[in-house]
Amino acid sequence: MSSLSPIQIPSRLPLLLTHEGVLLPGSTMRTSVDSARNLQLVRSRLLKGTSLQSTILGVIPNTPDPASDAQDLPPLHRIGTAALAVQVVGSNWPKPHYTLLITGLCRFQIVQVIKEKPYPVAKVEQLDWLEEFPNTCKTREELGELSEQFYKYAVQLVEMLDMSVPAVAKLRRLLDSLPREALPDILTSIIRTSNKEKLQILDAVSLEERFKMTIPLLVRQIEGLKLLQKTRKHKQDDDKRVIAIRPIRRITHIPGTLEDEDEDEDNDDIVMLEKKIRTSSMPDQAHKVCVKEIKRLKKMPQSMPEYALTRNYLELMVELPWNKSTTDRLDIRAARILLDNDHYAMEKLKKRVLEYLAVRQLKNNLKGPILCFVGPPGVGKTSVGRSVAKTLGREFHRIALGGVCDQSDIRGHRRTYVGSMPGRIINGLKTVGVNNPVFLLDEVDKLGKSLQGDPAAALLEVLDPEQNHNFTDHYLNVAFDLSQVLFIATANTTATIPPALLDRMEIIQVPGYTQEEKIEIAHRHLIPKQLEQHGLTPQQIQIPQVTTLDIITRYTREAGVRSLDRKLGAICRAVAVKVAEGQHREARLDRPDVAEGEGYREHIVEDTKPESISDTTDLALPPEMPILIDFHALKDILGPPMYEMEVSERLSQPGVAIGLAWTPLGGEIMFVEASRMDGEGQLTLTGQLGDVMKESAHLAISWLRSNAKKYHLTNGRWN
Ligand SMILES: Nc1ncnc2c1ncn2[C@@H]1O[C@H](COP(=O)(O)OP(=O)(O)OP(=O)(O)O)[C@@H](O)[C@H]1O
Repeated sequence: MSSLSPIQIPSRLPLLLTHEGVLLPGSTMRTSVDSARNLQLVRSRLLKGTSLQSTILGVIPNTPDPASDAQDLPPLHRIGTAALAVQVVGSNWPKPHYTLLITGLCRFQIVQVIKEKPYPVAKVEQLDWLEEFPNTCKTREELGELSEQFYKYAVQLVEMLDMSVPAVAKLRRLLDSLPREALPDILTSIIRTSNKEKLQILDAVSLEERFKMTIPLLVRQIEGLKLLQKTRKHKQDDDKRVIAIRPIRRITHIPGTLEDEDEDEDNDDIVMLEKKIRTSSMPDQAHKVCVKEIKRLKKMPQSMPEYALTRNYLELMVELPWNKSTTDRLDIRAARILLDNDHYAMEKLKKRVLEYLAVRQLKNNLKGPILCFVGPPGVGKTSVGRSVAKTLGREFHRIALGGVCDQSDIRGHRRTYVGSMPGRIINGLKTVGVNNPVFLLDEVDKLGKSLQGDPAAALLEVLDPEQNHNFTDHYLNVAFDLSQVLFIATANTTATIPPALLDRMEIIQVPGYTQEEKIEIAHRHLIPKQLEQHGLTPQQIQIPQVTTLDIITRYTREAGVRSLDRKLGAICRAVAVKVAEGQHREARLDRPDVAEGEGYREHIVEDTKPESISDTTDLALPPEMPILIDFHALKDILGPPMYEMEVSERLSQPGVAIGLAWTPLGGEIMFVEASRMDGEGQLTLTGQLGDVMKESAHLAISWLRSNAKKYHLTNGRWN
């Protein structure tokens, strides 16, 4: 009998906590790593380490690792298996995780846990040395007998299997070439055993105990096999393969075999998945693909990386809402009321949306057009999209396209990629669970382009009503009908939207708001919303219209109302502090031990200045409700005004004219100032002007020169 060269493991090992499966020395296992501590271990030891030693881990079985590393380390199983990480595969789907291929080296025992974070490291004592039988005569003899008996059963079992299967033939050869003391571990991991049994074998540190415990497992397997062969005699030889080494998932219950709970669960999952595929209402083409994939999955050993990929794929396929939709409740009058309630002004936009909805009411399967709301930020494009979904009674999903520069973001990755995922459209459908949601494609003007393809081109297929009933995501590789989805796009400008994409959409301009409109929006929508978010009531805070106007003109400069909303939020926060402080003080003052009698109260009343929001002295009384936000309070909370109305001041100087400018963020006014000075008669332009502006300036001076006589401008002045 040959002996393996003894393995010496490091005295300190990083610990990988596993819950599924038990790794025995001499066997190989795939394990999924997704908890915070285990992920850290893989990243810092396996992916960064370069030495062989850095790939040796201590695998602790039967120890669920808490999902977050903030939680304490669970009680660790005493005995573990030192393992060599042979392969690391990373994936992002359905969540970031690694799959490790690990080979067991030998048993070890934890002596002391040295550190717990970011991953546990322990001082360990090696238990297996893979040496030959101990030398004491009695044990040697006893063990010799035991090992003979064990070997006999092992050979009997292997010979009952189909020797034409290469793995079986290899196992037969291994039985002869491996040292006997390594066989109990290896055979236990190969034959059908439960995790509990494997754990018992792992805990059996003495060789004698290990042989004794493994023999009944072999006998059980042999009996089970005999029975199976008897009952399946009529079937083809092929069935032998079924029970062959490990494709256990397909085997029906083997009498006499203790069913492993985990494997049963797995088995159940596959059966469930198959059932779901059978009962799902997916189209024929998709159904065929799923049936083919589930057949492959059943034949696949669970340890193959492709197993997880195929399973995820099938799970997505059954989850997708191929035929599930919500019923539209379309009532144009209700829709009008709802839109009016949610949004002030925006008449043009609301009119067009209502027209669109009206046509849908009359013709249910309306093909296109795709609406695209274009306007400056914060004018309510996104929230109108949300209201449309609400009026239709449909699910709403927002897809942010800003900065997307990879076409696989839209169309998914092919499944051959590691970490492949479906695109955002399919993902969105999975999230909403129906095939007729409202998809808001936010910021279509901010799509990028890169070496990974042009996402705008991928969107063309999605948005074209003639093509999108056959949309094929690379990950799914079968067509999904998007024709029921209502797409609404938003953009700040049409200038950067690719023409082909622009052509497929109906542009609706959403202009910025006037001051009056902003005041109305603030009082009807923004202030009530902010009060609710901050737990305030109108009895506690009062913001008059002049204050809102002050905020609009002196603290914000925008076409929409987003900054206004933020400023109102800041005011509510400050008032919330005052109200909370007030309640606290009221409670304190009511307590006789704190408010040393009436005199104390009177004293404060005398000293208190008229109510101001900035008053933070500890002695102040609770502010009187409602707290009025006047200009002083505004200054206290928001600081000094950021913008001044400078028009009249600047226009009073001769030589200053007002120009109008347009930007995607809204209109701007600018001052053009001309001043005369001594010199060579040259025109000096400042302010980083564009060509058109420069030309205008030259034009102006040329005009002056050509009309100098008419206006009595003497030559001397111009030269
Ligand atoms: N007319 C309006 N009536 C009521 N609330 C409005 C109105 N316009 C904008 N709002 C509010 O302003 C906030 C910002 O709106 P929203 O996020 O929809 O802007 P947007 O135009 O989509 O901006 P962006 O282009 O930056 O995405 C929301 O809270 C929205 O409810």
